Amino acid sequence: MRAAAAASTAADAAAIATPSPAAAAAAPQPPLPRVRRIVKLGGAAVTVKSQVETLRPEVLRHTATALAAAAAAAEEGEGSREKRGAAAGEAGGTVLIHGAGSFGHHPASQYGVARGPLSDSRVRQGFALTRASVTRLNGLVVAALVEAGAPAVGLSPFGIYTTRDREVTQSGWPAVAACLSAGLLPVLHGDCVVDEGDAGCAVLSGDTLVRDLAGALRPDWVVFLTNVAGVYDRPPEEAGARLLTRIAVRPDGSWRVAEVEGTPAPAGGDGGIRMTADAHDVTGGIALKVEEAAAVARLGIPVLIAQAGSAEGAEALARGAGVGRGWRGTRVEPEGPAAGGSREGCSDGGGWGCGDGGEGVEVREIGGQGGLR
Ligand SMILES: Nc1ncnc2c1ncn2[C@@H]1O[C@H](COP(=O)(O)OP(=O)(O)OP(=O)(O)O)[C@@H](O)[C@H]1O
Ligand SMILES: C=C(C)CCOP(=O)(O)O
Repeated sequence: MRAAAAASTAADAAAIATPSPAAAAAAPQPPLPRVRRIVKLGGAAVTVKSQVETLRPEVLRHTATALAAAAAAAEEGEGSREKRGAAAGEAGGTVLIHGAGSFGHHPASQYGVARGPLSDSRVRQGFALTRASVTRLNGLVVAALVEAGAPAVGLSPFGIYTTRDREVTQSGWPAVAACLSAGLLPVLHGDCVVDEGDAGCAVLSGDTLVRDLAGALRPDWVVFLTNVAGVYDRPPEEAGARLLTRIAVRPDGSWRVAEVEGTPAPAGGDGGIRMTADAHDVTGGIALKVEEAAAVARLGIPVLIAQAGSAEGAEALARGAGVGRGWRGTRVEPEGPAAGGSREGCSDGGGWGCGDGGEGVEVREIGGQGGLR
């Protein structure tokens, strides 16, 4: 499905960077550490997206506390150290990526950083301003995690990622893996990077970084936290908006609505999903998130989209697909036997079907939706 992002952002949204399958293959191959969760903390959740560089400190504090606790929690069914319970200060195989929100989208939009070219001095100035802004937010996020007891370290995509014509040509996953192997919790962010094509620069969304890192590191689960409970059938502020509680991803990467507000979706009832993006958003808003979530789920990795600062968000961080029956958010899962049937991987709380209900629902074909790619 392609969503109708706000017209003012369509050009920027089309110009953002995407992962390339070749990128991970070309990178050096350090041993892969165990990765439990990759988390995207949305800029819309942690900042007031419409007000320049305005933080939501309470959401940041809540998320940092929940994430530090989840990272430090005992890992049932693993080695003896984990059975005793890991201590505060453990990274727990956790990678955090935060979005830019009102730290980054405003200068990137104002100076045309997503389109380039970097040879234009005004774009260069915007590139530098955007990086200054996103790294300020990164400092605040890292500080909140350290305060909460997590061994968090900031890691900017600029310098470890490159793109060509906005496709990732060099992935930064080896640097992320090295942090994890050292017992640290890497904190990346949406960023602008050097592009080897004509534009000279590209905006790399945190949502796209999630997809790239999930492909390389194969986490047990992925969580997207944002400022709303999940993906709705229309912008959530509109009257009658209904939460899409399950999205099924077909083997070809296309997706369809499988469940709405906990009820299997009626045949043909999913035709008019509408998504919009903030006027300053240069990466496409919720539509890109769904696209990247579907790409991750297609790999067989469970994806949950939930509200930051909520009990649902904290549960998703801690339990992955093992969230309880009453959990309210959007599950994005591969269609077919892997979606809901198997209890493989339940010992580590990660895979679909490990929860206390809801995962056995047969996903009904309701057809008709186009693919994302
Ligand atoms: N159909 C929809 N379902 C859910 N959210 C939607 C929909 N249409 C528009 N939105 C808006 O999308 C926003 C979330 O997407 P957005 O990309 O801004 O989140 P984010 O990842 O938290 O932010 P950032 O991109 O800055 O990291 C919400 O504020 C919501 O109002
Ligand atoms: C605006 C910049 C530089 C990054 C955007 O990242 P996102 O908020 O995760 O989409």
